[in-house]
Amino acid sequence: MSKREDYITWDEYFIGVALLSGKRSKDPATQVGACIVNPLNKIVGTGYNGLPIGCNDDEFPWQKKGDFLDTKYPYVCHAELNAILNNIGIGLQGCKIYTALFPCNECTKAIIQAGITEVIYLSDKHAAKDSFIASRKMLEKAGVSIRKVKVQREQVILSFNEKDV
Ligand SMILES: O=c1[nH]c(=O)n([C@H]2C[C@H](O)[C@@H](COP(=O)(O)O)O2)cc1CO
Ligand SMILES: [Zn+2]
Repeated sequence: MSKREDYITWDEYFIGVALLSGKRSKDPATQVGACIVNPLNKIVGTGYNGLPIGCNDDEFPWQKKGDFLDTKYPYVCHAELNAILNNIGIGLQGCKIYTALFPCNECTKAIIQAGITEVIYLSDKHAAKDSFIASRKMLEKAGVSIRKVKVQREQVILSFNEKDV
């Protein structure tokens, strides 16, 4: 018997882990996930957008509009920053980060300072906004490679039905 041919690629695997991590997010509008991978293709950190430890998901606001302090923006920790902070306790020099959304300027600073050398994203839908223009500028100056993830399929379906295993 010959080997299976429709197995997922490394890119599909790691962006898949990023997207699965995003499913943990409590943000009703936007769920973002990120996955950090070392040069040996081992996962060394994952994260999703959420409140800092100790800040109750039910007490803090999730709205986008209103007074700044009544919105989610001052409180939410972005997926990419969480993935960096949640790493398995190693230096991240030379690692790559897979992220559902192209990183904002704040996460970009953390990515660069952590020594991550490649950003692989699924969506760049905010590319025209200042924050993301700043991100690209910093990543390019810092020599961090940027590319859109390469996928060979539209979706991967997971079943939790034991009969499907
Ligand atoms: O890279 C990102 N990583 C990340 O975790 N986020 C989070 C912060 C917010 O919870 C949400 C974006 O808010 P909004 O729904 O206004 O688009 O996604 C947002 C970005 C922006 O690209
Ligand atoms: Zn960010």
